Amino acid sequence: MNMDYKSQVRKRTEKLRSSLAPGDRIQREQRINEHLIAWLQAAIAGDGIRASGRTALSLIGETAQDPPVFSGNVTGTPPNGMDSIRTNEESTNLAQTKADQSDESAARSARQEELESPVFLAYVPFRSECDIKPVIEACWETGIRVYVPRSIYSTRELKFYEIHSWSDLEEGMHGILEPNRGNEILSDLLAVTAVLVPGLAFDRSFGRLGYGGGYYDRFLEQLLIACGKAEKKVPPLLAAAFEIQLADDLPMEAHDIRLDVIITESGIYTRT
Ligand SMILES: Nc1nc2c(c(=O)[nH]1)N(C=O)[C@@H](CNc1ccc(C(=O)N[C@@H](CCC(=O)O)C(=O)O)cc1)CN2
Ligand SMILES: Nc1ncnc2c1ncn2[C@@H]1O[C@H](COP(=O)(O)OP(=O)(O)OP(=O)(O)O)[C@@H](O)[C@H]1O
Repeated sequence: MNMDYKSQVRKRTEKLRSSLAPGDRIQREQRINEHLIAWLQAAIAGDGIRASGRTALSLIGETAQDPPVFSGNVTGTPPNGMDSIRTNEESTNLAQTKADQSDESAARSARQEELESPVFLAYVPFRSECDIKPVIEACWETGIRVYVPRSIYSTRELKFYEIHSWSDLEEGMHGILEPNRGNEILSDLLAVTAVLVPGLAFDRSFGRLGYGGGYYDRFLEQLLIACGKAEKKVPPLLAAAFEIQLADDLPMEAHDIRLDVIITESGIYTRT
């Protein structure tokens, strides 16, 4: 259905996107990244993570005047031990026990922190996509866990794995950098805080056109089903794109899932 039209739009957008002059592209990317980081910061710091309603494309406008900063985790210093008179042996044992306990409780709170850390599903940009790597780095710096996809060609499915640095990647399908399989796999869809969805073109009703594998459509359907079953809110679905990727109207099919937020160099569009 509409395959010719879809592939025409794909080609046209890819061409348009790759013809941005390098200096101009860098400036636009910087603004997109600032907007995206500001959005994440606001959504994750407050309880602003909620799916938006629907209707027309509304431009919220400029955000992030200053370089955005995530609020880091604050860890308190343990209280000082109580003084009393003890034998050397006792103090050594006590010191050891304390050290064990604090190792243990540090490990426990690290695990707890990890469990409670926001989970951001992103992707590694390829071809002429907006370079969102600085957003991933900002996440690493502020305790937001980042997962990126591996494509399973035979079933056109995505599997997400956590990455901690750029060295966690290897060249995969279509020349896209993919996470190592040894890394932590995303096993709980309910743990997802927000999803950044790649795409070639987006429209006024937050429809999206991808590269045509149906990978994200399938994955998002699974996510929606999992949230539905658990009666949990669906995490916000975001896109980061250049203004030139916005179209009036794209052909949508039943399996196409609409986004909640589209972030461009001009601002943040939220479905209301
Ligand atoms: N950065 C990024 N990662 C991503 C995606 C993406 O859009 N962007 N994907 C989003 O789904 C998945 C990869 N999907 C892709 C699907 C098709 C083609 C591709 O090259 N298709 C051919 C035509 C189809 C064919 O002949 O098989 C082409 O465009 O020439 C590339 C990636 C997973 N990872
Ligand atoms: N949820 C789904 N279940 C089964 N098949 C699907 C699903 N979503 C999409 N498909 C199929 O995948 C193919 C590609 O779909 P489409 O053109 O919408 O991909 P896309 O959104 O551009 O790509 P991508 O999601 O990989 O970025 C179509 O043949 C479509 O029927």
